[in-house]
Amino acid sequence: MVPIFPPVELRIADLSCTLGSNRVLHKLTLPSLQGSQLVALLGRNGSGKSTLLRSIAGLAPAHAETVALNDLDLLPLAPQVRAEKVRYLPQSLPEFVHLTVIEAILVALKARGPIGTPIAMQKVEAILEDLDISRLGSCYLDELSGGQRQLVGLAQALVHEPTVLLLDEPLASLDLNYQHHVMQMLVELARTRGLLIVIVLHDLNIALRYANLALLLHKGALLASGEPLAVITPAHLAEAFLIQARVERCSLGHANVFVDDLIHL
Ligand SMILES: Nc1ncnc2c1ncn2[C@@H]1O[C@H](COP(=O)(O)OP(=O)(O)OP(=O)(O)O)[C@@H](O)[C@H]1O
Repeated sequence: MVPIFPPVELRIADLSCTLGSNRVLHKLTLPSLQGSQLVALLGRNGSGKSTLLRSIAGLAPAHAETVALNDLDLLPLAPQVRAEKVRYLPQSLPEFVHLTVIEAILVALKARGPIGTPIAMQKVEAILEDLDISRLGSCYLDELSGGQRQLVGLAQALVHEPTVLLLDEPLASLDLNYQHHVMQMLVELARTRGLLIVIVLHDLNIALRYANLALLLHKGALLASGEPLAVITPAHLAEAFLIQARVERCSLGHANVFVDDLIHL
């Protein structure tokens, strides 16, 4: 049975962001994004994906007509208040922190407000188990691999129990097993907690397999949005990625992208 949650809707309209002399995003309007959805944010390097997520989280100097979560206007909120609703997990996490994994997640949890240690420990253990990293609990962060640190960063974001989770390439350093494990866990989290998850992905096959909705950015503008199969098409791949590609189903029915050649302009 699918649980029932209060509706979650994130609305973004006319969002622009200029960094230095680069006009990175210009009057970007997204379709309404809903709770329980896993939204894949796609596009070439430099197309503006991180800037969009950072703008939604209030971490980039964006101007917008609307950045709203349900009836709540996020634009005037102080960064800390906004971060409790909309949690951004950056692409790279700090390396030189001499805390154990459990301590680091406890710190993140206690930053939300007072919580008794036994309940806090239960929450930390549950998150570690969900992510299949319980064995790392007593390891120090500065002794972990890049992928293991990424999983701990994800755990730190999850303990905040945000309404919207913005994940910037969380699979980048993960092996194939963990990539699918994390995606299955995110799908389940979105479904069982009514979370809206927006995730930057470079692996289009992962997007085809797990996302409910895809947003394809190109040069700071939205080239396409909709069901992944309607967005990840040969025509869009040619325009956005300059590749000649096919999208075909394997014998198990999963859609996959096959790149035949590069397009040289
Ligand atoms: N601090 C900055 N000052 C000036 N330009 C910037 C700054 N940060 C990013 N940019 C530019 O903004 C554009 C978009 O960057 P962004 O990091 O949002 O892209 P992206 O799609 O996330 O790329 P990637 O897939 O490589 O992570 C790029 O052209 C980048 O050079």
